[in-house]
Amino acid sequence: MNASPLQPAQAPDGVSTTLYGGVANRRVTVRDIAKAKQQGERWSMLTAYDALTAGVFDEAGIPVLLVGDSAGNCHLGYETTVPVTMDQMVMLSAAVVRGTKRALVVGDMPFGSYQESPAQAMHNAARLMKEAGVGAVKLEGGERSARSIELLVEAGIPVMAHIGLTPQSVHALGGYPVQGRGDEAAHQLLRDAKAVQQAGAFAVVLEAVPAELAVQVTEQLAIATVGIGAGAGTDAQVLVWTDMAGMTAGRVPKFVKQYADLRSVLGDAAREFAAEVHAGTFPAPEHTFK
Ligand SMILES: Nc1nc(=O)c2c([nH]1)NC[C@@H]1CN(c3ccc(C(=O)N[C@@H](CCC(=O)O)C(=O)O)cc3)CN21
Ligand SMILES: CC(C)C(=O)C(=O)O
Ligand SMILES: [Mg+2]
Repeated sequence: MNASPLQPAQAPDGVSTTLYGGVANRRVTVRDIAKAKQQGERWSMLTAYDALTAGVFDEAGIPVLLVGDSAGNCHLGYETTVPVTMDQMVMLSAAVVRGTKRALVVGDMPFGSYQESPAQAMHNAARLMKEAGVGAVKLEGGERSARSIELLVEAGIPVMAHIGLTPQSVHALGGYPVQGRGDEAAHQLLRDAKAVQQAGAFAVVLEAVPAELAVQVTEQLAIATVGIGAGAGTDAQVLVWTDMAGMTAGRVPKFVKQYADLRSVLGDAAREFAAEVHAGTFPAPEHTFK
């Protein structure tokens, strides 16, 4: 039997917990996220860039949806996330909010929208809340972003931090190398994690770091860790939806598991449509007005 709309995914053991089944008729909040950490409940996050797919994930019970700036390469056709603008993020985030009823929607702050100053971060985070209706924002950087995180949190804006591999720094990093390897880099990652927690972040993404280090960070923090390429020991996991559903064109990172092959399903549908039009077999009488 298919899950019906608004029937959230159940935990594999069928137990109704904070984020699986426990939040049925309202949006997930950052308080629910905090409770899940206390109770040791693991949770999932997917990216979404439009109302249609966001609605599918909402009905499937994904408790947190990230309008990632990965929209740049996964949705808008750019090479990287660097060219993505605030106006684009506001438009995509508003669509995801409109398409969902239960998920906490997190809006990613794009490159250049917060690095200048805490005041710039505040201005643009407020735009995502006021114009798009997101429940939280995300920005990249540990110690270097702590002052901005603090200002946003003081103003009542829930903040998800993002440390380890920060893709907006792709040109400085010379690609997407794993972060936190070696003693010095591992200590810096721990300092970054503690800095964003101290600044008031409600969760922190750990991207492309050794699994053992991600476990250390997760054990030492009171806030949730959300791993991507960080092993199985984090409190939550996030994947880019086009990667996990087999829609991404070209290479996907090693940490991706492909749960579906939508690219071939959709391509087959398009090819069949084109062939039937060419053959004159579509539309048939049942698709035709008299
Ligand atoms: N489609 C997509 N999926 C993502 O997860 C993603 C994006 N795009 N764009 C923004 C960033 C970039 N990401 C990436 C992309 C590639 C690797 C990658 O292939 N890294 C090397 C590391 C090797 C090493 O240092 O040992 C790898 O081979 O996995 C990692 C993260 C994650 N984010
Ligand atoms: C991969 C996640 C963490 C992200 O920042 C994005 O999709 O933009
Ligand atoms: Mg991002």
